[in-house]
Amino acid sequence: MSLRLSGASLQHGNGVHALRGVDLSIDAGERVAIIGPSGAGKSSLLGLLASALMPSAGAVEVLGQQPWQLSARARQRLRTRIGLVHQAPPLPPRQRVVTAVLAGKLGQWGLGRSLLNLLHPSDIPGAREVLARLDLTDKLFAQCQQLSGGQLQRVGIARALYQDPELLLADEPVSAMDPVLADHCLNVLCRHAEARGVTLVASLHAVDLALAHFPRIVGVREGHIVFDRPAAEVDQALLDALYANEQLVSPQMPAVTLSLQIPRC
Ligand SMILES: Nc1ncnc2c1ncn2[C@@H]1O[C@H](COP(=O)(O)OP(=O)(O)OP(=O)(O)O)[C@@H](O)[C@H]1O
Repeated sequence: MSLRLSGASLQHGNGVHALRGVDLSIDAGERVAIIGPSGAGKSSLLGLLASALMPSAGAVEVLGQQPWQLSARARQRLRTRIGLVHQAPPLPPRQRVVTAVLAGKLGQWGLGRSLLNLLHPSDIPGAREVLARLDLTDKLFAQCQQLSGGQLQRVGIARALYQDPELLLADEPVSAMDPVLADHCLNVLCRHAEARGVTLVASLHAVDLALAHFPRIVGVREGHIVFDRPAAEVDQALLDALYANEQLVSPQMPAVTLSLQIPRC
């Protein structure tokens, strides 16, 4: 078992209950998409799986360990085995793309090599190879602040691929990309996960991409898992119920009153 949540709840600092009693098991090597409306709790769920957020109730097991039973140091070691892909990668604006990609291995390198890498990128061919998979080699020496949102997302993916983790967690990894690029990048992530037996969990707003790339779909709404099905079994009725929004009222067509002027003869 790669990941397990048992009755996991999460209450944020402001008192908001983002997740309520979630049960979820994901085997090693599975590829799972998390879908659901805005504010449903998808990022919070990924935060629990990443051992970044502590559950307010229930248990979390990640890569065979219970992160919140570990010492801070051991938990940090566990995190180095997890690759995170952010919707907006938190990269220093002036950092070069090559350095940002190679930083994926900082958790695995010693302090000396890490510091040296900041001054002289130690594995330029390695960074070029992962960027080539995402059609971004021309930006190898560009500064992160010179990139578009979609290009930055590709740097974030390249960094996670270079890290070569046992578990990949991606929060809206292709939201800033055009449809063709988004499809390509998800394909790269999924092929990487498949080839290496890596567990991949991604949250996605684009339901078509989720269904096309992921064998298992988890629907989240108001902090609960409302369905957990093979992609082939996710139908329109399930999606309509998942995304139903009672707060948004469709604009009513104005009633047309016809006044006929019939000439008198
Ligand atoms: N750091 C935080 N502090 C306080 N409340 C938060 C925090 N992060 C999220 N929330 C709240 O928790 C709930 C779930 O948020 P979350 O970001 O997990 O949803 P989401 O499904 O990822 O949404 P989206 O699709 O819009 O990114 C929301 O009500 C949100 O306002």
